[in-house]
Amino acid sequence: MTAHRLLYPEIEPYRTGRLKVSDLHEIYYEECGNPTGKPVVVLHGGPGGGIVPFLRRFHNPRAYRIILFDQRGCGRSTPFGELAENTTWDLVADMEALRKMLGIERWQVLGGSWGSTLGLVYAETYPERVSELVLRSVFLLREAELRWFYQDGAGWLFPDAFEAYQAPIPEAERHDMIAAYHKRLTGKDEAILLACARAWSVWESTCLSLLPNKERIAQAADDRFAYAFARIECHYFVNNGFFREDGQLLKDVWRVKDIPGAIIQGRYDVVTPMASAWALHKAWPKARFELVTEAGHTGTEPGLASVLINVTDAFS
Ligand SMILES: CNCC(=O)c1nnc(C(C)(C)C)o1
Repeated sequence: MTAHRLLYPEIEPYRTGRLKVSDLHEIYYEECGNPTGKPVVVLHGGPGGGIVPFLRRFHNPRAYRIILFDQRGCGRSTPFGELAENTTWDLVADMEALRKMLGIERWQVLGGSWGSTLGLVYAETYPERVSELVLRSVFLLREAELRWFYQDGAGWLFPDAFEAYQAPIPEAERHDMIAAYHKRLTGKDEAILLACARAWSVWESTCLSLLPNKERIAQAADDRFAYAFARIECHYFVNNGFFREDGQLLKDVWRVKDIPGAIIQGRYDVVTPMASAWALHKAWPKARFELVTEAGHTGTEPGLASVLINVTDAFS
């Protein structure tokens, strides 16, 4: 077993704030580390997952000005769980508004899972604003990826947990689980909405890491977290990420070909299987590619965290 580097120590923001990004939405953001350091924006997963303290710890706080924000409708951003005016393109616009408000010309973009999706979309849209692009547990939000995790794939590896995910949905509707969940997650029956939100959220959190993480699963079952996470994820997925076509991110990867980058992937990632990271690696060969054998999906797994730290140190 190789010696793994650990996350940087726990850290508190030196500044937090709120930015009104539309008549309806206001986002919460925070800054950690060195106010005059190299700027980096760290993107959380989901969508709808919200920032968590460990996301502050992938960068050397002496070298980096670490910026995080709760994407629309989740965490401390408001209105909580709001789906209106909440699309991939709204989040890209929010990143630009935040960058300008903070007086940043270019920044490193780091994201895992959905954060890798949003990071890649942002870099393909504004390549001139990205100093480096670091993507972990790659999620391209293609139809095949959604089918794998929410319809017929990951359930072969976790049949017990998949049964609990299917349970709130009548047999007659199980042929399209995302549509069936969306109907209930946007419905009027609060009890059904929360039961479905918990089932959706626990399904994903059960599959996150190579070794079971009971604490993570318990957090996923929390009504407040599950409400935003499940609603927002399902809203984005039922709209196929608001992309113009399936596979858009791969088709447009030429836009980032000259950006220094890294793709970091767990071999046993059940949520966003390695096929997407591999496809991105083949389409963007200049990016450093790091496969971590003894890891699944989540950034705090020792192998993944260690490689992420090595990459951000190298880019500092
Ligand atoms: C398809 N969603 C993958 C993703 O971004 C994700 N999955 N779980 C999370 C949390 C870590 C936020 C629970 O994020």
